[in-house]
Amino acid sequence: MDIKVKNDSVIAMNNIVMNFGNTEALKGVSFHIDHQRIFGLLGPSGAGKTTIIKILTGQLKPTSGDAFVNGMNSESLDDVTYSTMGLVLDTTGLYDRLSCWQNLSIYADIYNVDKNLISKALEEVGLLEARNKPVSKLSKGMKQRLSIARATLHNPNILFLDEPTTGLDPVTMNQIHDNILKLRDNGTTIFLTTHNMEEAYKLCDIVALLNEGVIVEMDEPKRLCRKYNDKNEIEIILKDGSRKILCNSPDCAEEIREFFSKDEVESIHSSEPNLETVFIHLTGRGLL
Ligand SMILES: Nc1ncnc2c1ncn2[C@@H]1O[C@H](COP(=O)(O)OP(=O)(O)OP(=O)(O)O)[C@@H](O)[C@H]1O
Repeated sequence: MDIKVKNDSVIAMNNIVMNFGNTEALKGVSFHIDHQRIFGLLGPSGAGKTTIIKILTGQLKPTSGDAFVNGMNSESLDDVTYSTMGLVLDTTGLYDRLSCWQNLSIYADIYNVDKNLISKALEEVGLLEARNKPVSKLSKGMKQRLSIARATLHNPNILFLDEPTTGLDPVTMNQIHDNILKLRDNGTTIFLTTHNMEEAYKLCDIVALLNEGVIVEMDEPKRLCRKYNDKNEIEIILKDGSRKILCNSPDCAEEIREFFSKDEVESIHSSEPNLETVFIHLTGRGLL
């Protein structure tokens, strides 16, 4: 894919190659992310998602290519740039025996954050009532929400989330989705990795589909699905429960109008592919 890279973006990667011995984990990855966007990196296990996060956060030096975070090269991030970043990676790194409040208090000390902001941070992720509970007594979803509170306590303008909802139940997942959307609306740029295509479709302003170290597509989720909608069909569910598939063209307009005029239509929508089917179309494999 030909992806134009702007180095004045909040995050940018320019032709990044990453080799681990004989394993080519990333084979020339380029993208950029503008301010206040949720960017979703979608790919199956082993595609290279975590490697990209590690390069952007300065934990790994790429074999070749450049990566930039808030205008700084990721190989020489300074403390000021680190203080503009929040990280929620696979290991939570929370102190089990300390309470939610105490965990954030330690972080507030490190980042020189006013401790009066801790309660607000806990409230935003729905953990104010649990503030005195030790982390060991929290559910997995609560721990994940505490990790988000901790990662955003110092008000970073970029938040990295590596598979933040893996293994969570749908209710907890939705709570975390709400937290992520609120953070974006308040001005944070979010870099999210996931293999959950519904999550990516719901949350992301832009998704990049990563397969075996290559970005095979990148666009707004809706546009991607529309782009690969080669069937161009309309699905109509009638009030009697039956389902009609009609072509999405003037040829079928009269038939569709007739269903409406007889008040038979329960619902109507275009049968676009989802991100999973787009991924399969492009790579011949699924996301799991
Ligand atoms: N430190 C390492 N040493 C050797 N190979 C590595 C190392 N880190 C990653 N790899 C390899 O690089 C490739 C990409 O791994 P990566 O962890 O980035 O994938 P991922 O998309 O994050 O997968 P998952 O969804 O399972 O976390 C894989 O083939 C992996 O085995």
